[in-house]
Amino acid sequence: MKINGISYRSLWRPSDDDRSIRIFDQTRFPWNVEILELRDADAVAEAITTMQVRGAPLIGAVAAYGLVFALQDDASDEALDKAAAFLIATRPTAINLRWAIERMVAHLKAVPADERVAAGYAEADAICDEDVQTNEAIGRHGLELIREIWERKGKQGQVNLLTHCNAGWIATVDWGTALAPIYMAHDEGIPVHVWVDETRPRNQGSLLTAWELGSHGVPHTVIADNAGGHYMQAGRVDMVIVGTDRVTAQGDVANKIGTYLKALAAHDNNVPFWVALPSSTIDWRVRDGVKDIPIEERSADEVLFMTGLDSNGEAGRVRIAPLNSPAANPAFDVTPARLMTGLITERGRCDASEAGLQSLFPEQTKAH
Ligand SMILES: CSC[C@@H](O)[C@@H](O)C(=O)COP(=O)(O)O
Repeated sequence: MKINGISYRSLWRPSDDDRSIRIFDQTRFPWNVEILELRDADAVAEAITTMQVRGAPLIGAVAAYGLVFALQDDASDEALDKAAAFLIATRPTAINLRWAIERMVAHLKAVPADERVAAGYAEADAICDEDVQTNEAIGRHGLELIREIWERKGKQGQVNLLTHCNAGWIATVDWGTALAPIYMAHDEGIPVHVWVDETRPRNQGSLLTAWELGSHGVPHTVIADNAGGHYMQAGRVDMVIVGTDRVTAQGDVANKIGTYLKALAAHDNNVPFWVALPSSTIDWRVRDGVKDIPIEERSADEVLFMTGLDSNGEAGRVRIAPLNSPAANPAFDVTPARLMTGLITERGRCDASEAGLQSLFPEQTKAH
């Protein structure tokens, strides 16, 4: 996607023989567009933990390069296993991280140690390219839903979508998951308007999604997280579409904290609630999301402080709770499959259920 007319991926290698990657420092958006160079596994781990890179698919892709960096000094099986465990531990909920690392390890263990660095770069590059193709396919399948709504409305007015957090191009290598259909609908001339939330605790909606949509010219309105249910009751949301960090074999979905409440409100108001995901986000090993998905607990400071621009246009943060008040900060919640209309994957749409997922991914049924 583009920033000021220039096309970027959210992760790239300057050249095929460069032993580093470039990312945007996402903690600096939207006030600054800063590119960071990462060239060792520690820097990659730090970037993931501090959320300079974030979004489930992007975390996986960046971690894949982190593993290659770790092998540059020692490419033995032991070093590979140690680096894999180190990188997987950086964030617990997004399963794409483990998926990418396990894919890399399986690939590299089949290669002699002295060829592992070159093979690792090639495999990490492939993960990135596949992510772009996957998200484009998700976009096309999700676009059909938006077209159907537009036609049902007699091509009058606009299609109002609500998204929570950021599942756009900066959360993936390109296109995004939940935002890919929205970009495609906008580009083909369907008048879409997006209600943007996750306006607490990290404000990923207002800081990241609003910036992304605005950069692409997509009409949008930032709302307080608490306003979503109200707009659904008022008939002003045609569809909710969100991304996810982990989907279980029975279709439960972990996503940014607050997604569950949006799903409850959508269910109560008969508003379609769709989740867009690459198959790398499905954790075939677990079924009950509420019981089995680990929920990342992040720093209380993310709740106690807010960042933004002050009246002089300087970026900074302010405390918004009494000095002695503690805070709790679960970063994700789980939406049970029963509350969803369905899932949008690179292979098409399905019910959020075991049968639905199996119909699209029959080979996984045999494997697990
Ligand atoms: C395509 S990104 C899907 C999810 O990763 C996204 O919705 C989300 O919850 C991001 O969480 P984050 O904590 O910003 O990494």
